[in-house]
Amino acid sequence: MNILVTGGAGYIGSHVVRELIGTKNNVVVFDNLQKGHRDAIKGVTFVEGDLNNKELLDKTMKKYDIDSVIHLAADSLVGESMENPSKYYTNNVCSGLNLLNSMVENNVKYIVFSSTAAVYGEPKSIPITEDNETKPTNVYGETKLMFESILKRYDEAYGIKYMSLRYFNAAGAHISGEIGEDHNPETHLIPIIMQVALGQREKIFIFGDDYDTKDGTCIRDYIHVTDLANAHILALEALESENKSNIYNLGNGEGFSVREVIDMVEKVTGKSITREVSGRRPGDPAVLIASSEKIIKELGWKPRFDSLEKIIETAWKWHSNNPKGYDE
Ligand SMILES: NC(=O)c1ccc[n+]([C@@H]2O[C@H](COP(=O)([O-])OP(=O)(O)OC[C@H]3O[C@@H](n4cnc5c(N)ncnc54)[C@H](O)[C@@H]3O)[C@@H](O)[C@H]2O)c1
Ligand SMILES: O=c1ccn([C@@H]2O[C@H](COP(=O)(O)OP(=O)(O)O[C@H]3O[C@H](CO)[C@@H](O)[C@H](O)[C@H]3O)[C@@H](O)[C@H]2O)c(=O)[nH]1
Repeated sequence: MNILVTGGAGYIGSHVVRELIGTKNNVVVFDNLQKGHRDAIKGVTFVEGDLNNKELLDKTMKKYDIDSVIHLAADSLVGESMENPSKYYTNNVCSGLNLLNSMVENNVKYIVFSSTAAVYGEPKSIPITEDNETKPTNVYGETKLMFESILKRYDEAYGIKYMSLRYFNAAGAHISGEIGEDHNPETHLIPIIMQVALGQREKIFIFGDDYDTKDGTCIRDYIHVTDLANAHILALEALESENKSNIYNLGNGEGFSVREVIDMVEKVTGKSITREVSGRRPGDPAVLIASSEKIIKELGWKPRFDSLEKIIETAWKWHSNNPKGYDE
């Protein structure tokens, strides 16, 4: 199979590409490098381009005779989406539509889509199953839910089969320490705490300690990026063998508060982490914990990094070996 990976030079995408390289598939990465890194996908066929460039998308589909797409390219920051919704509707919905239209026109039948726990909003019950109500509390989650609706209609009308993977919080780095998370500016919790551990930041701000949780800080379900990547391969295989669309959650099924994550980084790194409570970040739900039973049962997905400690150990290996990230 010839697989196009949009956003393949980004954090999760580069880990997906790493896992795909070990399969019999040919991989082509399509990325505009707004956040991605060429060094994260060394030796991989690469097209530098933006999803808003339909002509280039069409050309790429034809040139590489693409059979399936893994679509990770998006803007994905909860806070930013509340301040600049236009950026999110434009990139995550309009530019994404170019990709789907190019698939239709070039007879590409399968897509694995990076959706998110943010489609649920404040969940009605925990752990969250796929049939939980979807009522996003932020623009980012709303754009992902809109794209899921579009996928459903494109399946009905054009026969494009999709797997929508609703990731919870991706974390950690490849076990080799060769690729990892590198965003500039960094906004994600674990890499920011790592920057404090490395002496690059003075302290971590805790966004709110007045939530209705055990210690007042937000609770999230952290899933290792390689476990996440492997789920894409299972999803692709299922699409090809069963020709049926589906939606799956991906998390570890355990929630950790912001304070617990900071404490775990202290334990793993042996460094003391200065923290200060600041105000809530708009759009943040209090608790997000996944039930991943459906993908475990139906696709045989098995997470290897099933504890926060193991996940943070891999993150520390990457950040301590690459304190400046890819340093491009
Ligand atoms: N990180 C998480 O915890 C998390 C959780 C749930 C869902 N997701 C989703 O997973 C996907 C990947 O997330 P990530 O954390 O790796 O983000 P990332 O920013 O590291 O990767 C996204 C990649 O897409 C590229 N890109 C963005 N817009 C593009 C465009 N218009 N054309 C071409 N390339 C473009 C960027 O350059 C980047 O390389 C996103 O769709 C995100 O919404 C992430
Ligand atoms: O400096 C910081 C950064 C974050 N947080 C908190 O830490 C938690 C995790 O935040 P972050 O790492 O920014 O991730 P989320 O906002 O939970 O979003 C991630 O996880 C979502 C799925 O749950 C994905 O959809 C998003 O793309 C991805 O960025 C949240 O409660 C934040 O409020 C802080 O307290 N201080």
